[in-house]
Amino acid sequence: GVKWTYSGPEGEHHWSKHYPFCGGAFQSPIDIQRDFLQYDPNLLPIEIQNYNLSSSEQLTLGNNGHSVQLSLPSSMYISSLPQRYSAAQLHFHWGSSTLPSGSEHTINGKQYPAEMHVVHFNSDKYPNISMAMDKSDGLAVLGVLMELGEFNPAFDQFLKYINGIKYRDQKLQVPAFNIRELLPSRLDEYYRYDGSLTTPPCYPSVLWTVFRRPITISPKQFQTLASTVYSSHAQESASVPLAGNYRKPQQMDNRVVLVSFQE
Ligand SMILES: NS(=O)(=O)c1c(F)c(F)c(S(=O)(=O)CCO)c(N[C@H]2CCCc3ccccc32)c1F
Ligand SMILES: [Zn+2]
Repeated sequence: GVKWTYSGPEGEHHWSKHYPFCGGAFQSPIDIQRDFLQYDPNLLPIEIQNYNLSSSEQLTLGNNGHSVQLSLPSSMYISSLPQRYSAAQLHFHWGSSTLPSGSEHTINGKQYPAEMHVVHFNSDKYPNISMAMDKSDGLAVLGVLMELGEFNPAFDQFLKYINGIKYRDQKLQVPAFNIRELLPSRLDEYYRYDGSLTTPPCYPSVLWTVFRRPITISPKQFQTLASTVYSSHAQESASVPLAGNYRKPQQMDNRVVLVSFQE
């Protein structure tokens, strides 16, 4: 597809020139504001299956120039939605080492240092994510806000290999681990709304679940994530740091944010 970035002449305000959905409705991320929340007692706790991967399995850790991503087996899935949503990959959005503020979703205007997305596709209806990603019931993404605090051992299970994917299109195999440990303790408290991919092509195909509770990573872990990877290829003379890879909050367009908990 056409090149896009998070700043400059190919930045988010220009995406809609080549990716029309980016200028459309039902876009993500959003600012989750307490005044627009609607409690929904029918929102079931998120139930996931087979997230506890065996270390004998391997996952592909990659730098795709827009994010650091970890491939996930489709044996992992969300079982609490009307149809099965199987895992495809997880990736991150973060700020920079000088400005540790880079989450995509914000809560009452508060932006967190980083955010993790676990991307799933509707495997009951579609054979793979490519066929699912432009369908209104195609994707379900779990969003986890990330705060600076305690060291996160699960996060380190792949962070310790990040020097091997410093440059765009570099990838390597890492031992799998329990992906459940990357999620917050409470999977019953979350925000829910209909939105989109937060990168081009911005298809409005995502059922968003943003957990109420952030996870923590240590300042050093954040620094490693924010200062190790580049969006440029290894052989390019000008190295472009990969940082600030977050889209700004989008218009609500009469959407309601459902919430599974009461204050
Ligand atoms: N924030 S977000 O909307 O969740 C989100 C990203 F921000 C993001 F950068 C990616 S990407 O890393 O693939 C780079 C550009 O698409 C994705 N990819 C998804 C959707 C697109 C197709 C595809 C194919 C296989 C696996 C994952 C995906 C993404 F869904
Ligand atoms: Zn994302």
